[in-house]
Amino acid sequence: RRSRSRLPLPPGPKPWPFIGNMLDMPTVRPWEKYHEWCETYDSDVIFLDLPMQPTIILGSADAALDLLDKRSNIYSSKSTSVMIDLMGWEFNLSFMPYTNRWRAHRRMFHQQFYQGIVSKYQPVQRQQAREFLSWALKDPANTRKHVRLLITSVIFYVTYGKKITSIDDEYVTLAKVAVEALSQAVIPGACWVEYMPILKYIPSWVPGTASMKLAEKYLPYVTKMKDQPYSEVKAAFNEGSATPCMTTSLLERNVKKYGGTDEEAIYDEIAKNVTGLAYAGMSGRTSSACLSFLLAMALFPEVQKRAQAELDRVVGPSRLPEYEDIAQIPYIRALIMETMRWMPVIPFGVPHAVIVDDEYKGYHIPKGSMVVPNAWAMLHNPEDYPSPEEFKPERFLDEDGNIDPSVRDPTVVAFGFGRRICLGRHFSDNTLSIYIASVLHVFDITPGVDASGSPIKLTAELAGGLVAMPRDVPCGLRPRSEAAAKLIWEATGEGDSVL
Ligand code: HEM
Repeated sequence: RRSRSRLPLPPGPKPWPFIGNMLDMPTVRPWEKYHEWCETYDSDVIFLDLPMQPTIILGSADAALDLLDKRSNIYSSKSTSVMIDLMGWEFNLSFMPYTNRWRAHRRMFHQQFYQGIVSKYQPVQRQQAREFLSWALKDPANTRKHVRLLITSVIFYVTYGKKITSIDDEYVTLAKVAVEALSQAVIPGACWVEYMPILKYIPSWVPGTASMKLAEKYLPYVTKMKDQPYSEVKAAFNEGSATPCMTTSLLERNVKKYGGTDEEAIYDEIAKNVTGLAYAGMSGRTSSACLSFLLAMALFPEVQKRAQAELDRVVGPSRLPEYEDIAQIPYIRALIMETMRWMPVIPFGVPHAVIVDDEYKGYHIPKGSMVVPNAWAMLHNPEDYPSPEEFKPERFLDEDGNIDPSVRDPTVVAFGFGRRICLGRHFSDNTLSIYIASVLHVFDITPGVDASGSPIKLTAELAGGLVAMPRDVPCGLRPRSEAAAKLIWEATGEGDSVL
């Protein structure tokens, strides 16, 4: 595929005949290689020649905002993906091209998650954060599992009105398994079937068709995760016995607006997709941020001490934090911002696609290019964030201890760009903030000890695909005092009155 423009393509590694840069594509921590290319070619726009899929890497926040935000009229599409379709994830609106189907899904999702409405979910988020405290108090060795249970139980209750109380619940496993495979499959260059769609017609038992086997294995999980909880609530709704929740409000709305028309089935399908995506598709993202926070606290104890001092000052020892308290503590806000920056949950963004030929910085950007914003590089740019490997919430505060608007807010990058910006950011922020404030208020977070009693050595390493997680997570959560432990027990006794 040669460019017909007179302008040069952006620089990048030299392609081979026929296969282009296919062999150059990194699949482990790809964001590091993307950054290395930007340094090698001294450019924040890199071109990769991949069969059927020209690819552009954006290495700076300015370039990403120039294209994906300011030119969002042409940069808001997504490339079609054979793997996403084969795995049954075609209902995931993050990967839908810029079409009316995407618009209808986005509109319905937005109606349930816009900034003005998400406060109605706060009682569930607050209560589940408190449940988390009791799980961590009883069993500090399994923080990773408790975080997964916390995040899944919050969204599952909000979406389907059902309480999940155990990590062994089928719906926790379904969400985890269905998302895991997607995260790996969408790394650019990870699945050759994207560049040679003919591979999808080769049976999966033929050696070399690993991605097809992956798709075959995960399709049933994805389908069940989307269909089963929705069908259960719909059946209860029809019998008049469903607990009010997002699904019932969508069902009511659809019956009222489209009941008896041809559109009823279409909107029923969209409601199923939206609830399935909210429940499973997105839960790993907030979990990742919750885990990074714990790791940062264990590695940077001075930050932990300062945040605890702020909580002691505003909340005091006799109760747990409320949302109103958090709004009064800029240091906690800065700590959340630093969590989103230090270990970006989606390190290479969710790639966009450009729908027409374009020009940027004197380079030709071919129509149809996949555009990958390297969020990790943007959030670790030392010009914006000096000593980027250090966890320093203070970087976001001015001399008076308030949020300094002159420092680039990392959420501008971490939640994506333009017309495709994350729809769950306000909801996720509410989960994260009450969790962070509650954990810090009652626990000292330390790395923990291994079986022989020696302190565990933690490293700040991010691993994974589209959604990345810290490789190490601390397991040394100790109550700060007897009074703190008592607060936890008292708070969890009230659980059933909220859920
Ligand atoms: C820390 C948590 C989260 C992070 C870092 C995050 C980040 C992102 C990013 C980077 C995108 C891609 C935007 C783009 O294409 O430029 C995205 C899209 C999206 N996110 Fe989130 N997200 C988080 C949590 C959530 C949650 C909890 C939900 C829902 C409950 C959610 C719903 C969505 C949806 C529906 C999209 C697709 C938007 C579209 O393509 O139109 N996200 N998110």
